[in-house]
Amino acid sequence: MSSDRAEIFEMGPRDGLQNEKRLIPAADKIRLVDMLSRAGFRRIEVTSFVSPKWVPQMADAADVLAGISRAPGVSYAALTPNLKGYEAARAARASEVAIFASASEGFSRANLNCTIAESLDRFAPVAEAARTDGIPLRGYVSVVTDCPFDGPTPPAQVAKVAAALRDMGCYEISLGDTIGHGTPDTIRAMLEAVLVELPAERLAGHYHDTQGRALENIEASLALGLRVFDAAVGGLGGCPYAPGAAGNVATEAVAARLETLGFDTGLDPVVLDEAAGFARGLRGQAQIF
Ligand SMILES: CC(C)(COP(=O)([O-])OP(=O)([O-])OC[C@H]1O[C@@H](n2cnc3c(N)ncnc32)[C@H](O)[C@@H]1OP(=O)([O-])[O-])[C@@H](O)C(=O)NCCC(=O)NCCSC(=O)C[C@@](C)(O)CC(=O)[O-]
Repeated sequence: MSSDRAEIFEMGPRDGLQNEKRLIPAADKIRLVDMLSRAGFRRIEVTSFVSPKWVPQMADAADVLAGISRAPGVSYAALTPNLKGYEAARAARASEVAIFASASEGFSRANLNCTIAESLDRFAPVAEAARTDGIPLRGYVSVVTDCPFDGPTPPAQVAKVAAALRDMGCYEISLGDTIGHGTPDTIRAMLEAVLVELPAERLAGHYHDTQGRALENIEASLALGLRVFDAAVGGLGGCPYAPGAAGNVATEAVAARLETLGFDTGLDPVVLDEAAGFARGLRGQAQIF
């Protein structure tokens, strides 16, 4: 049994809540982030600075970042699709920012209203500004195995976009199975292509659980050396621009599986449970209204 360390990058407040129909009060989001800080996460994606017309739920991004209690050593992340978003994130003191590209043209158009090449052009000044400001930059590649618009994604295309994000200075690339259609075989084929461009230490798995295979996909990724996985407490979420996408894999399920496999996540299971209950309650309310 291994006693390696594995990290969960908590996505609940952003990826988890962005898709909720009811506008969740900023105070509840702040309470959730504060619980997550107490649970022992080193990195929490708090919000996104995107167009409020596209994702109304994240319109309170600055209020949420202003309201949280920042624990020492915890990085509070925000998504930034363009320079406007980056400048707002910097003003709100996001600890790190993330740019997010797609491996397919169909999803790029749906999520960012532009081609992959145009999105990379928009990210370049964000990357440059982050470098100048000393703000760590993370990158996402979405639809790494399957796209709801274009069908199966060629692994080489994922590797190409991941390499472009690496070249812009992303310290880590998170590989998103946005609609949760990946299988251990398709995840492995995708990772083998990306690993030609980047070492496993610079990759993270971001798997949605639509078909209940996220934990198997994490195990396949562990076997190829990945040690960082994105997950959302309470299994919250889905992407508003990926029809049929269910939530991120639930953090508490990933933590339990990692512990069973002998990996230390550094998380407090009692506080994590409390946060998962609170998160599920937010979703429950969202379904009522
Ligand atoms: C990229 C745009 C803005 C292009 O959207 P657009 O409509 O093409 O852009 P625009 O430049 O024409 O701007 C439209 C309006 O939005 C404003 N605007 C423009 N930018 C910003 C900004 N940063 N912050 C606030 N406002 C902004 C801009 O000022 C303008 O306002 P108006 O003049 O009409 O009043 C839009 O497509 C967008 O916001 N997309 C984000 C969609 C999104 O957040 N999706 C979910 C996150 S990605 C995800 O979940 C996947 C991931 C990361 O988890 C991994 C995985 O699972 O695969």
